[in-house]
Order: sequence, then C-alpha cells, then structure tokens
Amino acid sequence: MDIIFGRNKKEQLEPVRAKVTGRIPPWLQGTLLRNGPGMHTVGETRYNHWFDGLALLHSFTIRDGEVCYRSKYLRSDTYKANIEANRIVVSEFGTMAYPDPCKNIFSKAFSYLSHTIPDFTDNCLINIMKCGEDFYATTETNYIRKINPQTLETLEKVDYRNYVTVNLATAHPHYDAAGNVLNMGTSIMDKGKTRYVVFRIPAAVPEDKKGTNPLKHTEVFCSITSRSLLSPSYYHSFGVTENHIVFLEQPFKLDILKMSTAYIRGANWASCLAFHKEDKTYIHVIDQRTRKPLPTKFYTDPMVVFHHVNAYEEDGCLLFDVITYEDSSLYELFYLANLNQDFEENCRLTSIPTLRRFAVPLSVDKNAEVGSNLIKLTSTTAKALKEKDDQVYCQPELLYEGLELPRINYARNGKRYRYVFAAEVQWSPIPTKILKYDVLTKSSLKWGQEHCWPAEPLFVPTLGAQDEDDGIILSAIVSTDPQKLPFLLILDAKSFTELARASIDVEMHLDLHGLFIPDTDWDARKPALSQEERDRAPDSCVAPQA
Ligand SMILES: CC1=C(/C=C/C(C)=C/C=C/C(C)=C/C=O)C(C)(C)CCC1
Ligand SMILES: [Fe+2]
Repeated sequence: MDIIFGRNKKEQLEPVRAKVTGRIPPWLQGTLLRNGPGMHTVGETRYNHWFDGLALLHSFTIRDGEVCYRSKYLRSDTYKANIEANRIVVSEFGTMAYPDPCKNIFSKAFSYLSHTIPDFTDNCLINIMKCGEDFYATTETNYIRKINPQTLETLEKVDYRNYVTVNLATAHPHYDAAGNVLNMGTSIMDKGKTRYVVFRIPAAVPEDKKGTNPLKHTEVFCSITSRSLLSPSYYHSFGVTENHIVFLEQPFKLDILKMSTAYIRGANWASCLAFHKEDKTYIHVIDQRTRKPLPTKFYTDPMVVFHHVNAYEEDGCLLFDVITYEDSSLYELFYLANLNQDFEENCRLTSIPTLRRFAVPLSVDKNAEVGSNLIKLTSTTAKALKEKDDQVYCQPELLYEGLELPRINYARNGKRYRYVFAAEVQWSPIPTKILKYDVLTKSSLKWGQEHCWPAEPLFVPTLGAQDEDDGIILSAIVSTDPQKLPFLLILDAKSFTELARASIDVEMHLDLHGLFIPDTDWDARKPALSQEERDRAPDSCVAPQA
C-alpha cells in the first residue's frame, strides 16, 4: 500500500500526452483540476497521517479527444519552509513540527502560548475553489492559496481572516447559479464567543469597484453561536437548499484548550478532536431570506458526517442527504503507519459510511401532539418526532451502505435530485469501485476493475443536457499493479459504462477533490501559458487563447 500512500510522488511539470483508448465525446473540452497529498516525507522526517501530505495539484486537459496531464506541488509557505530546511517544520493535522529545534522549551512555550489559536498551515491539499475568475487550493485552516489553473503555478497566499473572522473554514464551499460562493467557518473565542460563520464571496464585484478581488467583498451571511465556547464542532461540509442552509453541530468536537497547549505538549491537532458519543447531533436550519435559524431545536443521535450530498425542499419539509458514521474512526485509519502491508487488517472501519436521508419540517405546529411524526411525505420514511419544549427528534431513512466521496450533478444542488455518484467503500476506507446510486429507485450501477483504486467521480453535464444524468463521469484511477498505468476514466453517466480511458505514464497520486473547468469558462483575458511554455507544449495541451 506504500505505493499508493506513503511514497512521495514526482511532479510532472511538462504536460504529457495520454494514450487514449475508446472515444472521448467531442463536446468534452476543458480541464479537470484536482488536489490531494503527494509528499509524505521530507529529508529524514515523515508525516504521520495521510491528510498531512504536501498538496500536489494535477490537471487533465481534455481537448479534441486528446488528454494532457501535468502535476505540480503547491508552493505553499509550508512546502517552501520544509524543502529549505529539508525536514518537516510546519505542523499538519496529524504531525506536530517545530520550526526551530535550537530554541529551548521555555522560549518555545512562550511563543506558542502567546497565541491561543496557533498559526496554521497553508498546505492546501483538499480541494479547489472558484472565486470569481480566480481559483484557489483549499484546506480547512484560515489560509487558501491562489493558483493558476492552467500552469498550476502557486500565486498569492490569502488569509481568510483579512476578510471575515474565521480561524477555520471548510474546503467544500457551495456556489449559487451566478457563481457566488457560500462557505462556512468557525470563529474561535472572538469577543467572548465561538461562532459558526456563514460567509458569501461574490462572483462579481460592484461596477465601481471593478478590478478588485472578490474576496474583499466577502460578507458575513449569518452566524450561529456554538453550544460551547471551548469545544465547537468539527465539520467538513454543509448543505444548502433554495431557501435554507443546513448545518450539523455534531458531537465530533475540537478542544480549544488542548489546541492552545498542543505545541508545548507535543500533541498533534488530530488529538484535539474527539467524538462525544454521549452527546446529540444538533441540526441547524437557517432561512436564507431572514438569515436566521429556525426556532425549533432539531436533533438526532450522535453521528459523524464529513460529506453532505445534497439537500432540498419538498412540501414544507427540508430533506438532506448525508454520509454518516457512528464514530470518528475514519480519521484514525489514515495514519500512515496503518496504511502498510497489513492494511487489510489494520484498516477496518468500525462503522460503515452510510447514506441517510433526514427530513425536517420547516414550520412546526406548536399544538402537534408529543410523539407525533411531523413528516407526512410519501417520498421518505425519515421521521421528525415532536417532543416537548419545542424539540424535534429526527430519525433518518437509510438509503445506501458503503459509499464515500459523493458528487451530484451540481445543477441539481439544493433541488430535488435523483443520482449520487460516489466511491464504493465497504469496511476499508479505500474505494474499489465507483457507483451511481438512484435515490428514487434505490438501485445502483457500478464500475470497478481489479487493482484499480478510483478517485472521487465527478459529473460533467453535456451541453444542453435534459436529464439529470445526461453527461459523463471523470475519475482518476491509480493502480496497485505496478505494470498498469494510472488513467483518467470517462464513463457515460447514464449507463455507467466506459467511453474512454486516457492512460498516463506517470506515478499518479490518489487525490481528494477537485473541479472541472469547461473551456468556455476560461477567462480569455489572462494568458494561459507563457510564450516559452506554449512553444514547448504539444498543441493539444495548450488552453485556447483569446
Ligand atoms: C491542519 C489543521 C486541521 C486540518 C484538517 C484536515 C487537513 C482535514 C482533512 C480532512 C479530509 C481530507 C477529509 C476527507 O473526508 C484542523 C483539524 C481543521 C484544525 C487544526 C489545523
Ligand atoms: Fe471532502
């Protein structure tokens, strides 16, 4: 398993042409841009956890039936400091590191204690976010890094805190039809309060501010005070519908006191996270029109959710689909020490990732009988049971067991929808197949091949798509068989059958998340490549010029 997880991957700076078998639909023109950990050791030092690895961006440019591949390490401050020191000097999720080993413990203690919230890493390894015309590599700290989506060059380091008071922010923002970004972050102990902050970054800036960075126009949309000042919930994503926002305040929590003393204790950030199985999961529903949470206290059993799949409204109810766990063991499994030869044994999940549908009534009749089910929909068996004191206990409907890394046709985000595209994971966290799950008929289609580990399957709609599944699925596949090249898999999203694959003679990394940039989205004003790069690159690897 070391081939997949532990080994450092070489970057592929020069675009390489893939060997295509099958036929890539001619309408598919654009770049799949993805992010994930690629470097796990620096000099003699080694990260402990797979989520610590240095961000390696890669892209597949698809044009006229050809595919070109390139990859480049994000030149984050973290990357640069590590490479310069030839050892890990910046702390990550599962690894504590110290920049200056010469300083004695007292001066270290002093400098770290002077900040309750330490300065976090800018190793943005999780996802890519589009903000206006700009693209950013993202993680879950207060830093994001602007990148050039064509050359994969690293540009400015952006500190969210310059625009909105958040110490952490998700790597899974939402976008509305106009491309405005809606994201959430946690503001820790600011003016005596810890809050979950929803913020909006406009896609376009006002006419009189033309040319300024959209981030400068970030506004706080609304905020929810955390139930606890010193132990806010950890969350990896959230849900939106046409009129509401869904946020799960789950009993998987950050311990701020532990975080503020982590450096002097030599403890990593991961150890400051804990699942409190005795607590409830609180479901916050914010009305986007009033920007206020609904007054009813909705809750469910303790659970851990990383990925929201989709949410929508139906007949006065809000339905949301999430992948749930019974505990936080997923994060435990990605310690590199476990991802070795004995991986099959070491890496058994203690709870299987399960797609569940929750239903919440958008208005609650105060006179409804205690114990009555407030959900009258025929489309779901999810329940919302009225309790006393304006509390409602939600019982989900189980949809599918054994899936992760969900994607949908994003045109259906916030709306009634039918298909979930995801990686199939059973008792091991490693995907072996990708699947299309139909939430209506509860049936699924699968694609898998021996030795193939698929990445998150991303849906790209055809131009003028009619049906929700009119489009293709893109997934970067790495192989555990050294004889077999990694490839970009292109499936027909309707039949889930292979249309084409583009094999690339590189050592590809297993990535996390990314996005597809149709050629029509490129900002024609920006030069795609330098002249020198254009001269060097094969024709089909060059983005169109204005
Ligand atoms: C560095 C750092 C963090 C990093 C978290 C990361 C890197 C999480 C990655 C999660 C993934 C990849 C989940 C996939 O489902 C925290 C805990 C937010 C807080 C403190 C500093
Ligand atoms: Fe994620």
